[in-house]
Amino acid sequence: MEIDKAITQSDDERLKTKYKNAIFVIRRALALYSIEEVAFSFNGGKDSTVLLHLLRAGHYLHQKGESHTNQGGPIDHVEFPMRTIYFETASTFTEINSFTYETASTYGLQMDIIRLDFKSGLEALLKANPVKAIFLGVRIGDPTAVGQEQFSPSSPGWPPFMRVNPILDWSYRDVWAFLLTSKVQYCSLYDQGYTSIGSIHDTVPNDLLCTRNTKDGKISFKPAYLLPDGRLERAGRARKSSAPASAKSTAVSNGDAKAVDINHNILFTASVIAVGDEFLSGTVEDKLGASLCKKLHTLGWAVSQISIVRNDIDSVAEEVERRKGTSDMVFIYGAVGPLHSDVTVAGVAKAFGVRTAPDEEFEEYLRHLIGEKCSGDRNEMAQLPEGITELLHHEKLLMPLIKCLNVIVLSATNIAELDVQWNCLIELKRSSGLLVSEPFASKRLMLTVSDVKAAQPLSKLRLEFPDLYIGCYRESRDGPLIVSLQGKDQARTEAAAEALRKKLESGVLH
Ligand SMILES: Cc1cc2nc3c(=O)[nH]c(=O)nc-3n(C[C@H](O)[C@H](O)[C@H](O)COP(=O)(O)O)c2cc1C
Ligand SMILES: Nc1ncnc2c1ncn2[C@@H]1O[C@H](COP(=O)(O)OP(=O)(O)OP(=O)(O)O)[C@@H](O)[C@H]1O
Ligand SMILES: [Mg+2]
Repeated sequence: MEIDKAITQSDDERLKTKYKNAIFVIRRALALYSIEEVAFSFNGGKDSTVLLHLLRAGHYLHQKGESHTNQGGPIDHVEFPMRTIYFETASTFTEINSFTYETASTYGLQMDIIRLDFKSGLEALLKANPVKAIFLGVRIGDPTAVGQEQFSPSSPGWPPFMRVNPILDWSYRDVWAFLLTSKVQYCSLYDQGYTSIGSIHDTVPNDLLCTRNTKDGKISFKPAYLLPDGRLERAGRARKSSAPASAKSTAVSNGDAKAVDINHNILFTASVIAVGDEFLSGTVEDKLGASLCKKLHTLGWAVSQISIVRNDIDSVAEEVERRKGTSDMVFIYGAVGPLHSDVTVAGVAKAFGVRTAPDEEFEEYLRHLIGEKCSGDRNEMAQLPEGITELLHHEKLLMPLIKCLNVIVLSATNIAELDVQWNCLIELKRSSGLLVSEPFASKRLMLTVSDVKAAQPLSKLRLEFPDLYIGCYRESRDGPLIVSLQGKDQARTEAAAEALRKKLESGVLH
């Protein structure tokens, strides 16, 4: 079976693990339901294309397994007899429509074309057929995935069936790793900058893949698999009617409006959370927080919050929950390990509303590091948040770093270890999500005036330069007032410095 061969022979260990787990879910469903009782919801999108090939492989392996036990010999080829449902609407892209029909013909899919809304269509389907379970290409980052598991009954008010989501825990990167490794056809729109496809009314190519030809100035879009940050796959959704593709702002997957400059640099924000009673009692000074702020600032990221919480699952969960929604990225450190006080990973899981479960890949690393004492059930360290965890590997790291959607768990305990982990994250920018943004242009000015005298000119400056961050501090009560101007445009910080000079008496600003 070509898909099974391509993936199992690849050297992408992460992809192999994802594939193995998805096949397990499919085979489990095929053991629970007869082939007449299952259906595959296919719409020509990238996720459902992945699912199609997983189902073909899963069905083949299931049949092969059965034929070994039941008939005593392997079978080389099996048809794919699963009922396939496609909800076709007038607002479907023609490319999606033709790809869906062509794929159905290539793989001999028995397609039911439904021209009703999802709910009515499913009611009609279930009335006419004994369908009990439907396979969907829903992934954890999709808005519709909230609260779903790999097997989730349909919602209250919907006709009764089991939703089976074999690729629920797959990331955007996993989807493309699968499609490219198995070399299967996918809809041509993904080669034209579309990264997630809805209707023709709400979908445009993703701005983050836009490039301008330096010779003729023409704009074009790179293929979807080159999107550096999978969290932004829906940035091309829900914008068509309101703004053109080259608009200055776009939406990220969490629905926030994000500022984007002319070079398509998003202004990223981060939060930093330290976990440790020892920081709160003053026994130990937290040095990592300050270092992280400096590192993030150098990358052009704005740090919106740094907090310290107790070694307590609920304290961690509350803080992560608050920060993950308001920041592009959350960095958390401290309390990582097997001790009773090491609550960070469990707190992150609780913040996302998922349980922790043994992670085979992580366990393998632990086994190499601490030997056979590390067994799945006993080792708390191998229990990671289920369905949302991505392991970030780097040759310089003894253990991969844990990333749960937009939360990165750092295991560093001192600055030297932090430096190593940080450099790895930067090198892994695609998967870590730690993208380099336009650097900040900063200017520090010294004012030898009282705060009272500086207050009015600085207030005026703030109104004239709302795009800059204007901060003031003193290193001593008698010393100068230090004004810090920061923005993404060097010329603007220079102009603000000049404007402030003009507002003050001569000789006051240095
Ligand atoms: C086969 C199938 C089953 C679905 N079951 C449910 C369900 O149980 N509950 C629900 O709220 N939505 C259900 N939906 C609707 C989806 O959650 C979602 O609204 C739809 O896929 C549109 O996604 P989009 O807005 O990203 O295009 C189902 C859709 C399909 C195709
Ligand atoms: N019109 C449809 N007909 C049949 N199934 C659908 C339809 N729309 C959505 N689905 C099901 O819901 C899943 C999730 O849809 P979603 O749009 O998130 O993914 P996709 O279309 O496969 O990929 P993309 O994110 O690139 O659009 C699909 O994989 C498919 O199983
Ligand atoms: Mg889609």
